[in-house]
Amino acid sequence: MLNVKNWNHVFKLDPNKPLQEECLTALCESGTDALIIGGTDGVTFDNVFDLLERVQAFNIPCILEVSTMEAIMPGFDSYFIPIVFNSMNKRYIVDIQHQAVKEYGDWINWDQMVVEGYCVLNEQAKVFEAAQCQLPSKEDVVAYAKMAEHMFHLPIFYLEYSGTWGEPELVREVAKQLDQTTLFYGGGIESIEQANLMKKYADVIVVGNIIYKDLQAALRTVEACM
Ligand SMILES: CC(C)=CCC/C(C)=C/CC/C(C)=C/CC/C(C)=C/CC/C(C)=C/CC/C(C)=C/CC/C(C)=C/COP(=O)(O)OP(=O)(O)O
Ligand SMILES: O=P(O)(O)OC[C@@H](O)CO
Ligand SMILES: [Mg+2]
Repeated sequence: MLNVKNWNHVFKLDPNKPLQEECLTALCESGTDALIIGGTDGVTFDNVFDLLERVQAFNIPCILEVSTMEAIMPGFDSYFIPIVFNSMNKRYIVDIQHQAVKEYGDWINWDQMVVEGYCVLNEQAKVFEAAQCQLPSKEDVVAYAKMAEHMFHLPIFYLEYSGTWGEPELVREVAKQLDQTTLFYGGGIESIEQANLMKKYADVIVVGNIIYKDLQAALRTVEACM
């Protein structure tokens, strides 16, 4: 079973975006703790399977962050299952997950399942619209964090600013609430300085979009966490 408590840095690969072989090699050999495969739109069985096959050539944990039923497949080291705390629609909190357990229940190795309590904080992010989120106040976010830790005993609480830089002060406040639950921060990390700053508070930083804009800058964020 993967232990996210030991992680500092992960890359998130979007199966809907092309990635040259030498770029994938550099990411896999960068020293990052794991690769998460996931995205909000354009995630298909074929593009997820393609990335999985390519990553399997490397000695790095590879996790599927499940966002659609159509791209669920065996072969990953672990599966991250989002529940979106600040969704207005219970479909993204319990219903889709319920449907998946009904469908795959007999095949699920529960030791591989890791539930992520998501809080989506960028109104412009695709996931914000897709999961019908509402923007929480700081007090709301802190309360979600307390629920993740004390009520649901979730392994991960994820502050998701996908595509934009977040608020370090809020990350700091949330970090204070969490002991057993691991805090993931993702959003807009493009430099060593940004990686360092968020890593001061978050247990794990997630680096996504910059991979596709400036690979060398993405790779430097790993060094910041070593
Ligand atoms: C043998 C076998 C088949 C084994 C498999 C076992 C298995 C995995 C069973 C399934 C178990 C289960 C309970 C699955 C849940 C299924 C599911 C579809 C859940 C829905 C999750 C959910 C609420 C998704 C909403 C969207 C979300 C939170 C997505 C996360 C990804 C994300 C935030 C990406 C970031 O955005 P991005 O796309 O990068 O944005 P840009 O493109 O703008 O950059
Ligand atoms: O793509 P960025 O903005 O780096 O965010 C990373 C990750 O949190 C997206 O789910
Ligand atoms: Mg992305």
